[in-house]
Amino acid sequence: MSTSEIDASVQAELNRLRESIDNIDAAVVHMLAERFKATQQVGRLKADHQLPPADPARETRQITRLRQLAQSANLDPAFAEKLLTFIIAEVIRHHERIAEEAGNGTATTGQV
Ligand SMILES: C=C(O[C@@H]1C=C(C(=O)O)C=C[C@H]1O)C(=O)O
Repeated sequence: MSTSEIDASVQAELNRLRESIDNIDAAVVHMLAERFKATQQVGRLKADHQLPPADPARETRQITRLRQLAQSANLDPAFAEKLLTFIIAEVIRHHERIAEEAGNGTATTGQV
């Protein structure tokens, strides 16, 4: 079935839902941009004070918290964990680059 064959009321409902999806996607982008602004500042703070780019203990706490939030929001906790882990991995890459640019090739984690 091509788009032109879709019943007008179905098409209207599809458009309405897609507008909502587009708004949510825009909000996600803006929220992520704000999060990365904050994490970039953390990266600079860490580089200035020779702190390691990653903090596994903090990540464990965040994952536990996010999984609980996901559960109460009827979102798959495994999906929430995967998403947060993906974002944090990117943040750590940024922190490693900031540390390198600051001239301190610190260890990746806080573990000794
Ligand atoms: C932002 C930080 O650096 C890293 C990135 C994190 C994040 O993106 O939430 C959490 C812990 C750290 O591994 C931090 O230490 O708070």
